[in-house]
Amino acid sequence: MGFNLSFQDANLSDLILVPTSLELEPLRRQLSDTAADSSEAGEGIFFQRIGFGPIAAAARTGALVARYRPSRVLLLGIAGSFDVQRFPVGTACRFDRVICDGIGVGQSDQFQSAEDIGWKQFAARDAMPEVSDAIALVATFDPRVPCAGTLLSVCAGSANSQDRDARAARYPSAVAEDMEGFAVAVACTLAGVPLQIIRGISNEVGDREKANWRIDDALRATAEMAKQVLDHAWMPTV
Ligand SMILES: O=C(O)c1cccc(C(=O)CC[C@H]2O[C@@H](n3cnc4c(=O)[nH]cnc43)[C@H](O)[C@@H]2O)c1
Repeated sequence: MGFNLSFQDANLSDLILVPTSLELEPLRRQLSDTAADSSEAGEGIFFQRIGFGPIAAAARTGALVARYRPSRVLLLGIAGSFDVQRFPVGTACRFDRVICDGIGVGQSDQFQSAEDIGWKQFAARDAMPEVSDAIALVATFDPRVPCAGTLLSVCAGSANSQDRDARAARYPSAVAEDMEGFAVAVACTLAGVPLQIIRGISNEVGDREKANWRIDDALRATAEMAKQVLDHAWMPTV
């Protein structure tokens, strides 16, 4: 009787997660020379959609990682920049840390995070790792793909410059804002899977004028950066 490894049981090498179809289709096209299609089993890299916002992203990432057991996960997509002089619209950023807004008590400048009020988001016990308000990402040194710094994940994107300035003041280390990064990092931390995040800068945080957004350029830059990152081993920072 032959041994038949189904796709469901396959151990994948690289799993590429992308929030929405709007982002996934161009990224898949641009990375297609290095990527296997998600309908194929075996070695290679596979794309999966994880949905819009942190709830869908956490649930879907947890399920995908449990099912496919990838060696490493790469989250790709778009994000807003807090500082368009340093991180311009149309470029891409890799991050070495992800934090989140909105898990704790209170609103705006009254907000206190889980840790501020004495809670872990997930407390370590036995072999299970801790999840606190900040999660370190794989930040393998690569002079061609420097880390931009901290990504801030939110449930609702900043709607105007007041929202942007308030968030920038509360999270001065944040260079960009997305909606899924922290959720994916929680799922990968709990599963013990290395994660990198690359986001193309599609807009300035707080700018809802779609005519100013450069999603195509942001995704092109993301694909270029993703190729570099996928080409190399992910080593712990010394
Ligand atoms: O305002 C709208 O009508 C609108 C229409 C389409 C998309 C949006 C988004 O805000 C996209 C959110 C989506 O993309 C990521 N993203 C991109 N820029 C930002 C941002 O400045 N702040 C937060 N998230 C952003 C995010 O990860 C979502 O997946 C709005």
